[in-house]
Amino acid sequence: MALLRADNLHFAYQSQKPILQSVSFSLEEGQILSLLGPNGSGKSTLIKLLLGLLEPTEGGVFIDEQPLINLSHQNIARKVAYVPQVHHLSFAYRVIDVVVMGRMAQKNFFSPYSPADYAFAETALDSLGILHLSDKIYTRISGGERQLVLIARALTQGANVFIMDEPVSGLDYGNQIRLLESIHQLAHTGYAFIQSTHFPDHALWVGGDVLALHQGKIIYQGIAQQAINPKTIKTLYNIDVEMHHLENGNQVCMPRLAIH
Ligand SMILES: Nc1ncnc2c1ncn2[C@@H]1O[C@H](COP(=O)(O)OP(=O)(O)OP(=O)(O)O)[C@@H](O)[C@H]1O
Repeated sequence: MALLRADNLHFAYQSQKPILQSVSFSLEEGQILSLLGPNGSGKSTLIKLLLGLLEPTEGGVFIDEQPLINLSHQNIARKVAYVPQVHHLSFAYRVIDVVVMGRMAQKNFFSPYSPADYAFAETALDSLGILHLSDKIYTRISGGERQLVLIARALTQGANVFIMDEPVSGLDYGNQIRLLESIHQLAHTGYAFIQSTHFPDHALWVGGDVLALHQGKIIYQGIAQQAINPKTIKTLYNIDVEMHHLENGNQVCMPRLAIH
């Protein structure tokens, strides 16, 4: 059974031109789906539809085969977690206090966090190898560490589908790679991911599938190793690339630079 399914989604803001047309896909346990597409192709809009923040003009989103429109925000949060880009909280919370906020999805609004909630938060931090940050102040840790803390908060939420809008943006090269590795490892334990990205190589590195959007329509859908090819990249970004096959079986996408 699909954890998350989009069925023939169409969307337009107010009465404007269509932004998304006939978008369908399903996301299974352990699957990573990378959304690729140029600026304005509809990636963020699709993410908002998947989170129930916008309603499709046609078609529907299903979580565990239940229509999303029939679910409360809390019930959606128990299944699907949105991991925002690294942001700055105004208050100097400890990392553990940021992570335990994920338990809100499982509680009545006014009940305080219990020792069991804190245990959930510690387990999530531990699974990402950042338990040592527990007592640090969130605003004083690095961007890469903050992004991992936000993933830990999503784990604490109890969701098994994570949706991330350009998760590596703002991270340095090392933290980008470490974050992609964390996504890859969590997918191996059964979590499913949707990430939008501006980097075709990132879709290749995490593996899984690609959904390529161009002017609101899917132009290619399939496994990353096949989806990312010179033709798709040319259609999406009007850039010529060549694919290089590495000895370990991986591929990299190299632009044909006009400078030498
Ligand atoms: N609130 C809004 N009202 C009207 N039009 C909008 C609104 N938000 C986005 N759009 C338009 O919808 C289209 C798709 O935008 P969207 O943000 O989904 O694209 P995107 O692929 O996420 O872009 P980017 O890569 O630049 O973040 C764009 O033409 C954009 O101008």
